[in-house]
Amino acid sequence: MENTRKQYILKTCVYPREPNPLNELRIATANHPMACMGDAGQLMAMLLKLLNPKNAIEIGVFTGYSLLLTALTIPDDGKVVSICSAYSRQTLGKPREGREFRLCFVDADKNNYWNYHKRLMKLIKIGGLVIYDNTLWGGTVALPEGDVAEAKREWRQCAIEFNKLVSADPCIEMSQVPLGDGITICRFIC
Ligand SMILES: C[S@@+](CC[C@H](N)C(=O)[O-])C[C@H]1O[C@@H](n2cnc3c(N)ncnc32)[C@H](O)[C@@H]1O
Repeated sequence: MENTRKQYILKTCVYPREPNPLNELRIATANHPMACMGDAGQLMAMLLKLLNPKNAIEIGVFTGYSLLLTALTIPDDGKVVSICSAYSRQTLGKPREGREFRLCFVDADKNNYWNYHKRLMKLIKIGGLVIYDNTLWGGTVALPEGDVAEAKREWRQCAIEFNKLVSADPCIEMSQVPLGDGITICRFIC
């Protein structure tokens, strides 16, 4: 039922409105298990339009779908800093000139989401958003561990711990949305 509903949304409202470059990229990478956002991407594009950020960050690039979506959506003179793999901790750990970004999309190593969150607190402007992908981890966060395939347990546990910590963070407003693999939208208020 859930998958049928998701396919209905994708076919009716998401894919017909997808910009051509994103459509081509999604089709070219469709068979990869880490590929693309679809319905969550459409929501992210709308949030980007509302926020109109001059500076955005993305952690975890892979096919570049979400990066391309961000680049196509922010103002023409906007800038996206993308960070992939081994460089992320060094780059985010370097002192920067304060809270210069209005949006970050995090879709990288799930065991570091809370570390990213703490560092992003120093980089994202008050009122800015951080969107974390995969926070439902295929719905497994809501299942007893025994019902979850061995291969999914470690990052399920990371998602569960991150969800608890972020939910208790008084510096953000948040909404966890069951689109895609679950996205958590955080708005920094302090
Ligand atoms: C799920 S994919 C990202 C998908 C991407 N958002 C897209 O639209 O195609 C996860 C990516 O995170 C990267 N990654 C893994 N560990 C990372 C780290 N420590 N820092 C930054 N990127 C990392 C992986 O190399 C991979 O490219």
